[in-house]
Amino acid sequence: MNKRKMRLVVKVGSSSLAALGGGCDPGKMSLLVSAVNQLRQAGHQVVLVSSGAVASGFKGLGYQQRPRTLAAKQAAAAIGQSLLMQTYTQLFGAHGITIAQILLTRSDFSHRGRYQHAFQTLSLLLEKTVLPIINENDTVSVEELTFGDNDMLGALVAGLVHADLYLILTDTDGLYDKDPRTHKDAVRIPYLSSITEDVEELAGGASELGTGGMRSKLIAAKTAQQLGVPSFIGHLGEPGDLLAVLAGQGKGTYVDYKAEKQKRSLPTLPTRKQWIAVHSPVRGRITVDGGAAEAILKNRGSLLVAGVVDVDGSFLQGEVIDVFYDGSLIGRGVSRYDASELQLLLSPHQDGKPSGTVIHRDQWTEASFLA
Ligand SMILES: Nc1ncnc2c1ncn2[C@@H]1O[C@H](COP(=O)(O)OP(=O)(O)O)[C@@H](O)[C@H]1O
Ligand SMILES: N[C@@H](CCC(=O)OP(=O)(O)O)C(=O)O
Repeated sequence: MNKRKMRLVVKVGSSSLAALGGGCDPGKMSLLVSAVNQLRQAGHQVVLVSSGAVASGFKGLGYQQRPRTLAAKQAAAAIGQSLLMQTYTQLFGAHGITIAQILLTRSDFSHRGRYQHAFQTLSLLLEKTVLPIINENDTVSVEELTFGDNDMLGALVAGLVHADLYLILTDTDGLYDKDPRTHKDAVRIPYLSSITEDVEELAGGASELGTGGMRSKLIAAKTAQQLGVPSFIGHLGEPGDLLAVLAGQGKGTYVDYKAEKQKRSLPTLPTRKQWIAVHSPVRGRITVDGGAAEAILKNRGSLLVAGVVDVDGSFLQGEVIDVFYDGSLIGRGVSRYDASELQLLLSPHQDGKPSGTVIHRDQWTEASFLA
């Protein structure tokens, strides 16, 4: 049995929280609450990423089924989110657990200041043993509702809090070689070392209540892995199932997680580097020569102005730029110069070799980590 105290992000989909005809399903939610309580009792820290706002709220708008228009989904989410939190408050309260609601959008991750605030808030809540419950801020997020991004939101949160494991709970016990709803002979895939394009091809569409289907879970697991977090995709049938997952006995699909090793193959990327790798808006690009590429890739140095051979875009000091060598992207980092300043330094009229650092090593992330 795995004894290590872990930090876990648990993402639960609409199908695992709402009744088929809409509204919260207290039975399904009680099961989740008991399972999370068991994890906490065993000493693990948990962040819950919960969908279900639209599915819980559409009945309140007078709809018989999940609405299709964006405005109706957003209005349904506004109703359902408060119902969800009311139910969670009661159910977790019965176990003496204080909960906190956090609503995020994708753009909160690309804004460095907001990203840092989210990190600080989550860190303090966890330190105080509060259970953070995160959902998209549906009223203002368009893409999330269209692309089923809560799976991705959970992956980004898992990276942000440096989770040891990302658990994606759904109505199906893992990835099958074809959609098990439509193929009786589908076979479950218990372990994947990585998510390749062939693996993505296996996944089909969403359930009646859900959004992204298995495909969005695989893409999310791939991003989590990039950030250094292994994943599990499966179904919650009994309260003890989540503890079984940690011990490597979960019924589902593990991605890059070996319980007996009790560790991931990659360390999580530092928060600052995650922001550069996955969330930052890229404002321009520079091309460097062989010496500069070797300095930053092999010798763990910084990137100096002297190695820059070309500048593209109109980025400002402090903005993120891509770095190319020999036609290939080698990494991304925060520029210490405006593009116009760099252009000037590289001009042939410049006396002597320019000096100075364009990208400091601490503000740099290699291409293998980029989304
Ligand atoms: N290859 C596959 N393996 C497993 N499930 C699949 C596969 N292809 C499609 N699915 C479907 O994905 C659905 C889960 O996705 P979704 O409805 O978005 O869930 P949630 O609401 O839990 O996020 C399942 O109901 C399942 O039928
Ligand atoms: N924010 C939306 C999430 C939509 C979504 O991603 O749903 P799911 O596929 O069930 O995880 C909601 O709460 O309904």
